[in-house]
Amino acid sequence: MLMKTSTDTLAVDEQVPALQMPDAKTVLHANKVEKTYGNGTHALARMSLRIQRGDFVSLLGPSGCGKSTLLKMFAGLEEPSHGHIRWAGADTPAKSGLTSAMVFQEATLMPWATVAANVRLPLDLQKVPRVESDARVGKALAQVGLAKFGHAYPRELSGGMQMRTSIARALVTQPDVLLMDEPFGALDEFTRNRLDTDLRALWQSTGLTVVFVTHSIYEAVFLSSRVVMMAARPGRIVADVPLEETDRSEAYRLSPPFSEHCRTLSGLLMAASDTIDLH
Ligand SMILES: Nc1ncnc2c1ncn2[C@@H]1O[C@H](COP(=O)(O)OP(=O)(O)OP(=O)(O)O)[C@@H](O)[C@H]1O
Repeated sequence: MLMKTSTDTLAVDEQVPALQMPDAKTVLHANKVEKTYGNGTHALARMSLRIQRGDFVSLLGPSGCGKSTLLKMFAGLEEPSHGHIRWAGADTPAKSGLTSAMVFQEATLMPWATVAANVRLPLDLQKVPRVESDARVGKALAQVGLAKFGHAYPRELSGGMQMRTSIARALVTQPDVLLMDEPFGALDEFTRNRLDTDLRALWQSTGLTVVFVTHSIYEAVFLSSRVVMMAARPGRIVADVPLEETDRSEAYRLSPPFSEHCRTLSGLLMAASDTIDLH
């Protein structure tokens, strides 16, 4: 199996001249970023990571290793303390022309509004004309399997359906990059597997770039084209594992390559967790 350690990643990046043109495939580039929060927490040590167009990258690692911090920096919601994030080579998302949308663990739907109205919210805020927004809402609901539920209210939906609504609300903005922070972490295993299957199919049919934070090795191995393993205190990348199998049907979950990847990542996660300094 091909595997790159953090040392390799840094070594490659150190060789990149400061003004070199970005390669066309890189959509997100964390270039020697470091993050220390205002209270002094050193969340991320200097680290570099490139996400290529069409990647499905999972960030996996023990609690507190900085997965969400990195995701928020990709979303432009947190500034690095050192280094910089580049979006398709530009220093702001706006200049890059790239759009991203974020999905969180909580669906955070407006309880008083229908599913369709919830999904339409970002378009209403952008003042998109109703004829266009209705069409886009219809398409987004169909993409997540909720075509018939536009008139329902959140309280009438299961947890999985509420999360599908939240994903539709992200898709309706037609993002290039979908940033997902443990979106299925609160769901039961069966529902989570269904959503994983549907998300993988959605990714394959749309060519979206996805950055996905999870604690689940099984979920990361099922979904991803690449798993980035992080360790904590301070947060850093310890391995970068490509997963090349293209068949991610239910049979994949029972296949030898799936077990092999899970075993490898489990060993890496244990090693990453061992590095936590409890003093
Ligand atoms: N706004 C903040 N202010 C201060 N410290 C923060 C802030 N956000 C996160 N941290 C700290 O930074 C470190 C990394 O947090 P982060 O949430 O990025 O990790 P994580 O890997 O996503 O964790 P988890 O898996 O538990 O969600 C943790 O020690 C956390 O307590």
